[in-house]
Amino acid sequence: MHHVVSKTDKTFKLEVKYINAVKGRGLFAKGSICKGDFVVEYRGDIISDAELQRRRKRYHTSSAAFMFEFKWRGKTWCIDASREDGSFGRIVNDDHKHPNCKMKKIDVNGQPHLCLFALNDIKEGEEISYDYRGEDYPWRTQMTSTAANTRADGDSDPSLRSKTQMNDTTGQNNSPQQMKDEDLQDSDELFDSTPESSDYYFTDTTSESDCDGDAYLLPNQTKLQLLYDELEVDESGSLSSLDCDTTPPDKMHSLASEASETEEPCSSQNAIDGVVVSAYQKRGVNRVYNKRHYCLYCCKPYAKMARHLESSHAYESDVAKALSFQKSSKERKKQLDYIRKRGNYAHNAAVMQSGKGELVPFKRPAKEAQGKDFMHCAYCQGLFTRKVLWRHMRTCRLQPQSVPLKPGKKRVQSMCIYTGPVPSNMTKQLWEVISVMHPDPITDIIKNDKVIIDMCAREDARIGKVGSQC
Ligand SMILES: C[S@@+](CC[C@H](N)C(=O)[O-])C[C@H]1O[C@@H](n2cnc3c(N)ncnc32)[C@H](O)[C@@H]1O
Repeated sequence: MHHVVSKTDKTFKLEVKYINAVKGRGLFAKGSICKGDFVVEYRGDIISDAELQRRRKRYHTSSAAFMFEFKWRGKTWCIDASREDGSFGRIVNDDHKHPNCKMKKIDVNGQPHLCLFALNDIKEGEEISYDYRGEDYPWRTQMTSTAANTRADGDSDPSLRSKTQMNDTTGQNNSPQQMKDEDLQDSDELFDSTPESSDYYFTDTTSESDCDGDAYLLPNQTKLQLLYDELEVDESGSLSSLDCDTTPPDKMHSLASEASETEEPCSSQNAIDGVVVSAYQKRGVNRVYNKRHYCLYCCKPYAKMARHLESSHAYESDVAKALSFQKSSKERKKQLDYIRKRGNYAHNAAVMQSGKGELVPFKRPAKEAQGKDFMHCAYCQGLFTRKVLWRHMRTCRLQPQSVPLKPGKKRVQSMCIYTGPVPSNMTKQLWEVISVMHPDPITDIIKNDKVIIDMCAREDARIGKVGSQC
């Protein structure tokens, strides 16, 4: 229970290792785990069915692979774990034949949590797995022959890798595979994990009947395209976790009230107002290429990111994967570029929230610009001016093929708004509305006026639909 409440993982018992280019990373036992033990929580944003449908349209397959939907109290919910937040639950791979864990829904203070429990004793070094429960995941047929050769420290056999890459490409299909609800039972037999009962449960052993009666989770997409397949050009990156409509209804009111009670007037929304984006520099007529990128792992800026990643973070799974490709190869460059983009995005989100530091744009402007005129692309996470974003998104290489994009400027902005941080003083719903308003003096007044913000928060809490009221 402690780990669920404190949102931590059992780092002393578990570790993430890079397995191979097809399977990606996996979670492994660092020590022995007993049958029935809580292993790890599948953490992420909890979102409603409506929000799930919205994100499904926007997400690239690689992000959608981290969406798990389930039924709870008669409604469909989803845990969106697409954000690389360092949590372990999202790393656990599928094994439909001999899984050593099982997913269960746990009720903690009225909120559902998805947790893995050991189905049998797990030995040190064993990979943690559970049955994703779908019927036709591509790896179940494609990977059978390679599974036995998989090692946790790298690719087993390059010829196997290229074979599976070939299969992966052949079977490529960006359209989301719809999962049906037959496995998504809404179990009333949720484990009562209030503090009083949790200790009992976690020291107990899960019986077979418990397992059978509980719900399984299903990923919405069955195919994780390899990163290097997605990264055709340097406009790459992963989709971020999108922070909107993520709160189950029973929590919405209290969050809205918390927001309205905050004494800090519009701190985060104001913060971006002071942030600038530096212009590129020139020496004579020549442009100086001195842009620095932020490291995803140590958060420091570097001009030579590839060199830095190789020398300082070679054991991070994504870096290890990049380095497994030949020097100067296209794949290696793409994988490193992907890491670089995510580092810049993490840095930009922090700057936007704190109002301190400088934003790193996709391209530096000719003249210093205001941070509030920039937004992240919902697909590649590059930072673009609001004007250019519209054009960029039509050609962004990470745009899901299944969703032909014909958006106007406004629609693009509303899609991308979720990639920025939510100001601490307002609800996600209100922030969504304000952020897509035309950036003019009236909008500035609204977003900086505590009375208006409070009023909207109260309305939001009352009817749960602030968007339609504004
Ligand atoms: C929730 S993620 C699991 C973590 C993922 N391996 C990673 O490195 O981020 C689900 C994705 O992992 C991959 N995966 C899961 N189980 C697999 C398996 N048994 N064989 C091959 N790939 C698997 C699939 O690409 C799937 O879309």
